[in-house]
Amino acid sequence: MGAVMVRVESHQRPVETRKRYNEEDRESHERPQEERSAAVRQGIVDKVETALSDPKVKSVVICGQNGIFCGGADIKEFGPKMSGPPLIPMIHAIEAANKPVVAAIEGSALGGGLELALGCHYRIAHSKARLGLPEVTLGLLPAAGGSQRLPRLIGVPAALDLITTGRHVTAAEALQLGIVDQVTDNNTVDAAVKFALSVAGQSLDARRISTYPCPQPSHLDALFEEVMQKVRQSARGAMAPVACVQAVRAAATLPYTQGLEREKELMATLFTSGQARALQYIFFAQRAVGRWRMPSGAGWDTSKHRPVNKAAVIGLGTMGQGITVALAQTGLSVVAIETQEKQLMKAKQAVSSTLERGAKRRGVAPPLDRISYSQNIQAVADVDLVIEAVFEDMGLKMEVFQQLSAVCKPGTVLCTNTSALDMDQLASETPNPELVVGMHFFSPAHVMKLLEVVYGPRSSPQAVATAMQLGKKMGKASVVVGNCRGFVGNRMLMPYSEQAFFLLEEGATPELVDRALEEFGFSMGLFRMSDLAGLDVGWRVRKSAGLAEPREASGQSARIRKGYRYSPIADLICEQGRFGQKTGSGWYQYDKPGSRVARSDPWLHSFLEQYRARHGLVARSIDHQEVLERCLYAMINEGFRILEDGIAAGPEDIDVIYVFGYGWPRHRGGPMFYASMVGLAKVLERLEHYHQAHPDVPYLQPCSLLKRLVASGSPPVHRWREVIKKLHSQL
Ligand SMILES: CC(C)(COP(=O)(O)OP(=O)(O)OC[C@H]1O[C@@H](n2cnc3c(N)ncnc32)[C@H](O)[C@@H]1OP(=O)(O)O)[C@@H](O)C(=O)NCCC(=O)NCCSC(=O)C[C@@H](O)CCCCCCCCCCCCC(=O)O
Repeated sequence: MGAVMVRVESHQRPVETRKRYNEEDRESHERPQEERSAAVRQGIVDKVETALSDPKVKSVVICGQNGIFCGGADIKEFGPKMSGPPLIPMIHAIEAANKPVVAAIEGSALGGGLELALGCHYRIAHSKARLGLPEVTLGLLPAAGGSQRLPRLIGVPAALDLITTGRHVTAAEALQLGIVDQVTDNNTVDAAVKFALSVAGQSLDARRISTYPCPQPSHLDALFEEVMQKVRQSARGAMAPVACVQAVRAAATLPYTQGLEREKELMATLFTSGQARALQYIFFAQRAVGRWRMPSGAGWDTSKHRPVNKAAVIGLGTMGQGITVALAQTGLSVVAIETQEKQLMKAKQAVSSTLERGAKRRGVAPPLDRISYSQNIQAVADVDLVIEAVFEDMGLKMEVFQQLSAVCKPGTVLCTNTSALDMDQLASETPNPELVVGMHFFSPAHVMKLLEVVYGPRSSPQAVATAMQLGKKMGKASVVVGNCRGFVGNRMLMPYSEQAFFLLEEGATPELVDRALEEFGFSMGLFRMSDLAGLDVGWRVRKSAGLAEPREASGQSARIRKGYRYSPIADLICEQGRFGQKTGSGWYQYDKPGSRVARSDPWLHSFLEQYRARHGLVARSIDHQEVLERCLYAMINEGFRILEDGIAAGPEDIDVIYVFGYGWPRHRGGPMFYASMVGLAKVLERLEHYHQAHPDVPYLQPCSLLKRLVASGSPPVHRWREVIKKLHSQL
């Protein structure tokens, strides 16, 4: 016997391979996941020990199962009482071995998986493998020696990049960085065995990474200071990236064992923080939303999607252009329709240059020839799916849907990208309403990760499955939601922005509100975000809802509409032609139209003063806490209503929508998770308090699901579905 193989049996088993277990596998997978992970570690410890003490064994190869080396530690098992052998001594024992241990890396070597490989003396990777230390994305740091070994192996700057971003690298980049010793296109285990035998008997002194001195870059202090500043700026209050920098600094400045102690201390702080819980919740929530279900009971596991090879986009404004780019980048043939010739030419140019820029970045050819442009809707006759992205006007959309029904081949799925209109009304324009769903993209559609897939009462599970499958193929975080005004994301935005406008009336400034939200962790405060998106969008929505009418027209007080408090401030700003960045002014002023740097605007401040004076309002001092409570709790309250109405199936759906589409800070886990961390009783109490102070604001009236959850002892977020189910069964 020459080399012995030790298999790492991963807990991250792809769904499709689950059915293919042999009996022995099935038995081990019937154990709880936590126990399985402990058993995996125990297996490695035992097998390595046996191999090392067997004189016939000359070398050891560690490989994974089912084409995956190891995706890292099982985060569900983390806790003060972890069973099975701990990871760090296991890796040390491997590194200390007196026979060469080679990691054969196929699929993924991530987190603890890569840390295990770094404990081996050599690493051979398949060319398609991906490697990385993504712990930071889970609110953690590589705490099985990864933060100490990687800088010793590849240097401080490269290690800082990988550890603070958590980005995965290809095998080719890993080879270039020096993480792996060899890359193969052939059978990785065979290559590793051959390699392991070729180095048998050689000295391992120079192969134990923990014994390497950490390469010292010049100006070490300045480098860390610069990286720390950059990380703090982009982290927006997230602790893990900062701790990652501190851990790498320990590697650069302390002996290995002391660095390891520091790594442990930092991990303990992160581990007990709410941020790690929030980030891990979002990790699982992102996967949970893929297991969608409609009220009929049909869902991801019972509904087969239609194949989509060719798709069409109708309307090539900004949104249509982004969708066209995203579809072409996914590898689909795209028919792009725009009736206005000038706009078609403009869009073609914009789409081509976006595709060229993206292809250049990725070092591939731009998929320009996948797109055919036309002014004639007849060109969509043979497509499998259409995404309508024309101007947000019901009449126009209805006309397009009538035309599509006449032109498309039978079975074509018809999707609308409307952000607020009733998609069921559109469905009623077609002879096959079961084929109609909403695909609500977020701008820019080729960049933003979120997709709301909207079903109406007549949408078939197959149409929903088709849109979800396409979203998955496009790399989107796709969430199935019911049909209502604004769906989930925009519906929750209404109370959020309403409160922000009320706060301006009461004495706040856009700067104060934005600062509070940005310190909370939003990438942009509400007012800066509105300036970016364009204030005319919301104005149009308010007008179509009959809200943004001039006071004289209704004859009512300007601050009351439909019997409730209303702030016309945003409408008045729009009446001045201030639509945000695109016009050079909005809630802030900009150097010129299209400029992105928001500056405080004295005109706006004096406008607010005059407005308050005109309406007899006395400005009072407003603190950040009130901004957060009023804006966020009003939004959360609407989230509970959405759950109550069955528009979203669970809190995870809402949270994924907010994290991936609305800049909600990921380390706070989404609005519903945040509510559970604050405490539902506290959220309820504050809403009651604010509703008492503002009885004419229905969004502040606590909804019955929130009250019911509090009455049932404020269960953790993963148990809310039980309460919601009970509520629905009683309705
Ligand atoms: C691996 C993937 C790339 C696979 O992708 P794929 O698309 O194929 O599949 P899915 O993503 O759908 O996943 C399939 C399935 O698996 C589940 N899953 C995936 N990853 C994990 C995981 N890490 N843990 C648990 N479960 C996982 C997923 O949910 C799916 O399940 P489902 O039921 O939905 O089908 C991809 O999955 C991926 O990228 N995964 C994440 C990779 C990752 O982030 N890895 C890092 C993990 S963290 C880590 O490794 C930490 C290490 O540094 C070790 C640290 C040592 C710790 C020591 C203990 C410290 C405690 C000290 C605290 C003391 C404090 C005190 O005193 O209290």
